[in-house]
Amino acid sequence: MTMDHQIQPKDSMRVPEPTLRRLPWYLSNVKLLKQKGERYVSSTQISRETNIDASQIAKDLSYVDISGRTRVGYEVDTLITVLEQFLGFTDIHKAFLFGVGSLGGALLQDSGLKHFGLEIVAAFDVNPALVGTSLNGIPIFHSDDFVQKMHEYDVHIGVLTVPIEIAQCITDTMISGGIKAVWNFTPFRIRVPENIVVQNTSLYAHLAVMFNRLNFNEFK
Ligand SMILES: NC(=O)c1ccc[n+]([C@@H]2O[C@H](COP(=O)([O-])OP(=O)(O)OC[C@H]3O[C@@H](n4cnc5c(N)ncnc54)[C@H](O)[C@@H]3O)[C@@H](O)[C@H]2O)c1
Repeated sequence: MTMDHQIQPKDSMRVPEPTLRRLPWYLSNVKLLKQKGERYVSSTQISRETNIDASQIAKDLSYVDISGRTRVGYEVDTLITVLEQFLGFTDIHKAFLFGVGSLGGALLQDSGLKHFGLEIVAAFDVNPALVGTSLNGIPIFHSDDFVQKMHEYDVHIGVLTVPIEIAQCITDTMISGGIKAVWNFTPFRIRVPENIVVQNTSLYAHLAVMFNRLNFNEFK
């Protein structure tokens, strides 16, 4: 079996989003088990670490073309390699970031993104104090230079961390310049053509869940 074959989704199935969200959890936990010296890992073991049902884990892993041995489980090194390739974490996806404020600046300084396959190669802002400088080695250009920079860099992803009022306008600019996927951190529900991928991400949505559960536990 070639490596290329291993990373193909079985039968070209479209992988459900919840599965795609859980697979990185399994990956992190399998890496942890490797650090502890494990050579094989079963769905039951991953289940213990992640608190996710073992049958759900087996089902999720069935989208990834890897087979385990009865009773022994999956070979840890192979599972890590196959999961990383399947999730696209081994390829580097280059991105531009718009809006180097408190959130955008933090993302530019996050070395973790690269481990998950995302490399922000340049950023754009309109603040004269930022334009022409760099952060964590990443150059910051004026937003007006975006189209020109699209010709210089091979980029398909745009990270959106601008004020909410201009979220749509910047999105339109990005798409007309050739961006194919937008990682949207603004709370604005941006509208895009059908062929453009949008991923909305909010730290605050998770906070609300935590507060709600905390209150629930306090009054139990
Ligand atoms: N998803 C989340 O969890 C989360 C967390 C924090 C903030 N946010 C959102 O992210 C966005 C940024 O928040 P922040 O706190 O970093 O704001 P901020 O005010 O610190 O930063 C915004 C930056 O955008 C720049 N900007 C303004 N016009 C621009 C343009 N035309 N082109 C490029 N850059 C431009 C500003 O100069 C500034 O540097 C907001 O929409 C906010 O609601 C989301």
